Amino acid sequence: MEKQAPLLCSELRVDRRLYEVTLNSMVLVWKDTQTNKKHIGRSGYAAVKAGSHCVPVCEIIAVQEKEDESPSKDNGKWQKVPQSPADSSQLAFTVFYVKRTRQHCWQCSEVTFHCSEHSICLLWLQSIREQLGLLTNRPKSLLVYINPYGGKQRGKQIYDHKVAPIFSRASISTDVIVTEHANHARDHLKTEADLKKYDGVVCVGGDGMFSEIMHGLVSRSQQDVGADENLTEEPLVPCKLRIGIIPAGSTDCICYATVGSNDPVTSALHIIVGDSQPMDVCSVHSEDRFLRYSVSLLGYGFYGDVLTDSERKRWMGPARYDISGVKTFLSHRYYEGTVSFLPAEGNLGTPRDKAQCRSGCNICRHSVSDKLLNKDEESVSDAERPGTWTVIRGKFLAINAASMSCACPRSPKGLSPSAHLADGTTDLILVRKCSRIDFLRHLLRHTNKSDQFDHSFVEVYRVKQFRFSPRHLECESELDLRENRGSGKHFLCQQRACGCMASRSNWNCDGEILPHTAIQVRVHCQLITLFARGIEEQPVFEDLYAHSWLDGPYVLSCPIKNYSPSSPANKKLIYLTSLWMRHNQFLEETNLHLVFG
Ligand SMILES: Nc1ncnc2c1ncn2[C@@H]1O[C@H](COP(=O)(O)OP(=O)(O)OP(=O)(O)O)[C@@H](O)[C@H]1O
Repeated sequence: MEKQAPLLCSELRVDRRLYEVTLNSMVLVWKDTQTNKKHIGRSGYAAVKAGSHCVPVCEIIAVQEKEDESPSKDNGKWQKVPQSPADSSQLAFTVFYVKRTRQHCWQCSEVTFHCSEHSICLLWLQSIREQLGLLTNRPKSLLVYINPYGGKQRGKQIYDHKVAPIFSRASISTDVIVTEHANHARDHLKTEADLKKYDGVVCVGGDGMFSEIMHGLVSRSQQDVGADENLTEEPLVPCKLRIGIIPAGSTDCICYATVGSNDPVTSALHIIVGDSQPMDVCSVHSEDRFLRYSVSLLGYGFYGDVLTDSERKRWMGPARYDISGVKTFLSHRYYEGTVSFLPAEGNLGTPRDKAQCRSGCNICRHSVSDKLLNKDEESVSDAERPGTWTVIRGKFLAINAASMSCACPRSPKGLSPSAHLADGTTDLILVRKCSRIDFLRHLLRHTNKSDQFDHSFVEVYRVKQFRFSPRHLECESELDLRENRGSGKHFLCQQRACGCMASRSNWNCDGEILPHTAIQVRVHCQLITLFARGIEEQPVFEDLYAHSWLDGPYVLSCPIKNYSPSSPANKKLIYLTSLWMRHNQFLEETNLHLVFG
């Protein structure tokens, strides 16, 4: 392994202390020279932890020259009056960078380095800017949509005060549109927006606003290539532009699941550093007509009823979800119907394994290569794949399809803790008719550590496509057949010999009510990409971040045969591997070795 030569190395002052500052193409490191001397002879870890800082170049936001107001210069003595502006300034430069805080939150931190000479200062500015210029994944121009009425109606304020200043620091140009009505952003994206001008689209709002933007962008991408969204078998074209979410809604599940927090500054920083997180999108059709796209939850029965009831109580604000939840639980309605699905094949894990989708997820990474291999297969119609569908008939309290964990602050594990963001599947959860107390036990498991699928009345499958047909429609079609044969009148469902429940639920499609009960759902692998990197394994990162990446070597061994994703050593390995994938030779450059044994 070759250790990378530093591009620059100088002794610079930060406040009153002298630091050895080193830049290579991967990291900027500054080590307190005094601390290092003091700790000579002690363990490397203590010395490094006490006085060293390391920032990956890809997490530097910007670098700016700064008037040198160093305290040591202001010593009360007479000083030479500067002859030119260059003499008085540019003896210091400030680096703005990502700093991790608690709960996956990021901050924009800064450090100012004071140089002894103007030429050294210029050299540092130029070198860091050159390295930043090589990062081609960063957006330069963004189209921003703000929903001024989302959540607590603070979208505009959040953008103006927290986000716009850091975008401008990172030299990102923006066109901002404050929406005037529902679907304004969707329709603008679909028909008017000159998308060639931008490197990404930013949504300031909640999940409903994100859904608008996603619909606009996906539909526009299909229109541009002449793909027909109404055809269920049509392979959809992935969107070229990435979407950034600045959370400002009452529900920010998508942001929470892809970044790990709902903090606007954290999301803005993920956009600036140009992170990419691909995401699956489900298309929902009814009778061969396109209805909607979904990225998180499709729920019939319990979650459909909660949403339907809560929509009538909008005036209550966010409390409506709790009230409707309790009311729906007490009503304990079940629905009859037939679910058929196409199970996922290959190494895509199962909904009950413990492999959670995290930054650099292996399962999602493999799915994209499988997708490329099976490109032709995607266009094969269901009819041409006989015998692969599984059919289940029954009475269900809830039918849920979770395309991501659906974790949120209320339910930290989510509806399907091991669901993946970008593996081309959705986790189909069937909760059969059971007693109220059993259903309550199942619901409570969304909030604790127990396995929520470990009940006899709950079944869960990882699927690529599914269909649902409610019993009342099946009865109607049976009846239609009889009527067509001239048998007579139209009866109400309750009066039928079949005795099935006439009641029907609605589908909850990412928080929107769908007016159709019989639907066909198909997962489109990695159809969109967000400015995010998935949830990082944080404790490991903090641990490693305290080390200087230029020191080492650090050796990490992992007995692959006894691999268990939850063990601390293996979490570290997963994390490092994801970093390595993201920054190519980052680990190699920094002399950090992975030993597989
Ligand atoms: N200017 C506007 N006026 C009214 N509605 C708007 C406007 N802009 C966007 N919307 C709609 O507001 C809905 C809710 O927005 P958003 O998701 O940002 O907030 P929210 O508080 O999280 O809402 P919800 O919890 O209902 O999803 C979206 O479905 C969006 O279509």
